[in-house]
Amino acid sequence: MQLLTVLVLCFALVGVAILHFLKVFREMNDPNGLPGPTQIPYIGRVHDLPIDFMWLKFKEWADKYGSMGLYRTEMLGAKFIIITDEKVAEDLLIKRAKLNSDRPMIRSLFDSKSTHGSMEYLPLMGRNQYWSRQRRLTHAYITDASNAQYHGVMYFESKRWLARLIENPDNFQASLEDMASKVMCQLTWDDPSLSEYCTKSAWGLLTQMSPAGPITNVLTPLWHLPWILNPWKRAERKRHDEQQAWWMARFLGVREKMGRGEMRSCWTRQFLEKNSVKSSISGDYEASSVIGMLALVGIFTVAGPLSYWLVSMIYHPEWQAAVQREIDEVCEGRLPTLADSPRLPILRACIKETMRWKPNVPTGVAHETEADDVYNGYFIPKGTRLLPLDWAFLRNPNKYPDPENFHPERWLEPGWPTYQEPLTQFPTIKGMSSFGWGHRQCLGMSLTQDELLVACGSLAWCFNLKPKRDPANPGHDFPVPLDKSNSLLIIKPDPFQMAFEPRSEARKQEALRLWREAEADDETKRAEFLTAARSGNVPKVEVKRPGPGVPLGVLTVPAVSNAKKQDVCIQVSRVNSMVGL
Ligand code: HEM
Repeated sequence: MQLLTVLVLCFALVGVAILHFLKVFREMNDPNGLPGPTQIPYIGRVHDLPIDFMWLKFKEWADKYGSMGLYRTEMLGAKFIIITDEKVAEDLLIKRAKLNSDRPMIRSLFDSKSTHGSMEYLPLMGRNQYWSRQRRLTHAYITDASNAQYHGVMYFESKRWLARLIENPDNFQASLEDMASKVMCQLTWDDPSLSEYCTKSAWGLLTQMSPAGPITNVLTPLWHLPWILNPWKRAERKRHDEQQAWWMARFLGVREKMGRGEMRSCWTRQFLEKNSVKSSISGDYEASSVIGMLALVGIFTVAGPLSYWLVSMIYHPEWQAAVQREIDEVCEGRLPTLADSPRLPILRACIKETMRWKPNVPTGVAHETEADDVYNGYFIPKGTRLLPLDWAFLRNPNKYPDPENFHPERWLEPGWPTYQEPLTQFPTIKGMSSFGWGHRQCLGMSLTQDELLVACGSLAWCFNLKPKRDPANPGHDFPVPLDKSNSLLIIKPDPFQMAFEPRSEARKQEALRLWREAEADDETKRAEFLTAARSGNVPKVEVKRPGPGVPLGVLTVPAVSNAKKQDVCIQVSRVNSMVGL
């Protein structure tokens, strides 16, 4: 071929490529479409959307392009609509919930949506049969009606936490998460000693599912590298299998204990007693997953606001004093309980304002559209991710004047747009935008509200929360940063130092005494239960066997619906060997 021909061909190819690029550019930046930052063909805005503190960049764009309460952007072909106004979130995620309640796939998890029947992660599932039956079951376990059962667990764990803070205050971040984890392990398996592993496991999943986690969540094509060259997939296989095996070992352990009549009340027992027959849960694998996921989801979600409570109180000693005064007046020296809640509006206002000021799921959780739609004249294609940007909702100056600052009075004084009466009931965190929207709204609102009231109230009763003196720098305190956190889907402040000063020696001794008493009482009750069970004095519970003649410790796993079995689900034989069967 002559040089001239080659040159002409090259020019033609480059010309075609440029024309194609311009065509895609025009389509992506259609002046009649939704506003948003200028999109670059194929990559969208992946080049300038930081993985860290992503919500701040989304908010920056919201201030520029979000005058209608939403704007569009793209990342490596994935279409996003960022919702920045609560009214638009209501329209799209509540009024049009039927269209907009699916979830986007998370690349670095196997079958995160349970499209292929893995049935593992309720909050991440697509809007499918597994999600709907698991949501129904989970809802039944944590509705108000069953709350009465778990209040005792919260009081118990708060007392343990106060004692741990007195004895080892510097370890407060770990003991705070451990408290939240112990509450969930106790409720789920009647065993708070499982908390350490459960927290580790929750952290593993949280990291794996977050854009700031493995790089394969952002550079998704890397996930498809062959197994041998793919460290991300191999690591996830290990994490996933261990987590599932652990959940199943817990589940089977409860069933075996029930068979011996030695299992006290907990959600797993409740399931095996009642729901394994009545609900449409397919078998042990699904049951252990839905119950295990429930335990896991209540750890970092609650630990986040609790950590930020410490920050709020350190920065606002005047509000800390107001909370303490309120508790002292209402409770007359004893620890606050949930029955005191109607008379503790200042405590509730400070908790709610902490969650507004420092939301712990600042980006919100994405929904995905299931069909093409038109909203206010704008076309929204099927498969678009709708991100309800909580950071923007909670910084709306019309609803929250002076949004960057901590103002609990916005919930307590007439004249503020958010003020609501009666103060015996309001403020309440239930229904906050932070808990999401429509059919996917969080199922843990009551549990969170109760746990925060008990834990924050107990802290105020026992301690003055203060900055800590820096011995290396006399006259100075260790800094408590306001804006340093991780960037996972559920965030928490970076490690910092602070002081937990008991309000008096008498209060300190009282807190230690209360814990000793509670611990001894718990040990006695557990021992009495076992003695009664072993002597045949506890009525035996009818335990449904996994199949006729199948021992209670054997696992049943339904057939996985799709050929992608290997990628989707853990193999039964491997599970059985992992749980030692
Ligand atoms: C401050 C604490 C919490 C916050 C901020 C929070 C936030 C959220 C958000 C944003 C969603 C997604 C909503 C949506 O897609 O529109 C969600 C879902 C969910 N939350 Fe929470 N949550 C908290 C505590 C809890 C607790 C303590 C539990 C249970 C023990 C829980 C259980 C769930 C479940 C099961 C879902 C999945 C619902 C579904 O996909 O249908 N959450 N939560």
